[in-house]
Amino acid sequence: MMSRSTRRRLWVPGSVIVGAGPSGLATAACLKEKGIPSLILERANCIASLWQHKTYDRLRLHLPKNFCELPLLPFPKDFPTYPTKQQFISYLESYAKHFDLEPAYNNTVVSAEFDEGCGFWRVRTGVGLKGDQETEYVCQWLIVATGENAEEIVPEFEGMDKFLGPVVHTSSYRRGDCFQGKSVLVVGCGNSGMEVSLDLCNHNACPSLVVRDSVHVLPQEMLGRSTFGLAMQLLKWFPVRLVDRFLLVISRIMLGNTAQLGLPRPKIGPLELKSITGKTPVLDVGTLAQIRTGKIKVVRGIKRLMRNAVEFVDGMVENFDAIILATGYRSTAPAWLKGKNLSSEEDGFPSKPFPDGWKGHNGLYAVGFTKRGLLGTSMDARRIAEDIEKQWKVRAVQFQGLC
Ligand SMILES: Cc1cc2nc3c(=O)[nH]c(=O)nc-3n(C[C@H](O)[C@H](O)[C@H](O)COP(=O)(O)OP(=O)(O)OC[C@H]3O[C@@H](n4cnc5c(N)ncnc54)[C@H](O)[C@@H]3O)c2cc1C
Ligand SMILES: NC(=O)C1=CN([C@@H]2O[C@H](COP(=O)(O)OP(=O)(O)OC[C@H]3O[C@@H](n4cnc5c(N)ncnc54)[C@H](OP(=O)(O)O)[C@@H]3O)[C@@H](O)[C@H]2O)C=CC1
Ligand SMILES: O=C(O)C(=O)Cc1c[nH]c2ccccc12
Repeated sequence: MMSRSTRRRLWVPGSVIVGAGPSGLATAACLKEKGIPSLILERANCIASLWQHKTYDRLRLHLPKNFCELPLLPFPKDFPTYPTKQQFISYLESYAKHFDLEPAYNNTVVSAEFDEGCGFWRVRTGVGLKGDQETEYVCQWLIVATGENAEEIVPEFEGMDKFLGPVVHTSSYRRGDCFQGKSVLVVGCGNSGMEVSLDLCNHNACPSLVVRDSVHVLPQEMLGRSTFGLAMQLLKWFPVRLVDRFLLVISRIMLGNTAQLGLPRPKIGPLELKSITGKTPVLDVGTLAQIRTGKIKVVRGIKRLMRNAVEFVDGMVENFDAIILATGYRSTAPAWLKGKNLSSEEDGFPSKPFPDGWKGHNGLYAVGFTKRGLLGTSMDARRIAEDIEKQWKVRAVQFQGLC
């Protein structure tokens, strides 16, 4: 271990932001607009590493662009309603450039702790890939922007070590060309599992999709509008259960009975379930049609893996060449954020319900942990900057008083 004496200590005026994804960039921009400096620490070597390094090629935003733009800078006018991954990344790059944001890359935060003695945060980074020096940053405000998708969830299955083919998470999947003609088991039926199954199908692979329980599939658009936009509009006037009932009636007319395809719906409606558990409904971009044609097969939960086959809970056994885990992600903040400043739970999500989760204790903030995608990010970023501005102004007055 590196001795304490070799660790640099740096004072950061303003705030330290951990993570240079959309949430970290949006908050830094909102602060900058108010004249408040910040330092962004990013473990990867680029901004938006989730989008640049961990997503498949065919990805597009699945909500219309007006729900996904960050504060203060709209998307370019010529972007389509559902921008591609590349367009979204280029928007984020120009966003960083516009606000002159220069994150400190290859800096993984390994611990952050509030020092009661001095009243500041101590934020430590580990030794970087290039053997960079360990550093302790000392600051008044700490903004956690490491995301809900910081780490892949990789489930354990009986016999996992026996399966001979590749087993990869969707974060490593780019496109289906290398799976042409192969039988591929996609585990998990969230938006990733659904879209990767469709991509495999389009590359002439034979995907099977594991649906172990239930899932809400909604059309991406209904009545000539985006389902999400329509839902947001209706929620202004009607209670969530009524809006859910409406969405389910239209979905039934447009998609038929999904349970007959092996995709039973949860008892709770899609928007209510999203707000209680964070589970995002699937917005169908063509997968259902391929399930209907039989090109994508729906299978039950996994019982165990064998050398080149999988046994399912209903007793069926089938051969597979590869397995893709579309089993989602988790936050890693609980591993490095010491104390119970933000959440009382182990999942690292704010304990205060939406929309109040952005503010913790002792100058701690969280952005992008609303389970409401980029819309939640924008709301958090604005609120955090307004809150810090108030304290910043008080400090400026105190400073003037001293002079
Ligand atoms: C495939 C996919 C598609 C999506 N599509 C949409 C969509 O269409 N619309 C929508 O609203 N949402 C979508 N989302 C949700 C997604 O969470 C947001 O789009 C967005 O990326 C969240 O931004 P973020 O900055 O909070 O987190 P991230 O984008 O995950 O950024 C967090 C950053 O923090 C860094 N980091 C993590 N830990 C540390 C550490 N210890 N030290 C330093 N840096 C660290 C990471 O490297 C990363 O760069 C999608 C998610 C996925 C996985
Ligand atoms: N185009 C877009 O904009 C896209 C957006 N996204 C977003 O990215 C985020 C992450 O999505 P995603 O990667 O799909 O993750 P999710 O967490 O949404 O879905 C994970 C899925 O894996 C299943 N699962 C987990 N463990 C197991 C297991 N052991 N056996 C069988 N099934 C299992 C879950 O089932 P269960 O429900 O039973 O737990 C669930 O269906 C979401 O917010 C999503 O909306 C993702 C892809 C595309
Ligand atoms: O893509 C995501 O994961 C999102 O969280 C976006 C989102 C927020 N609320 C929703 C409700 C229905 C579908 C998508 C979302």
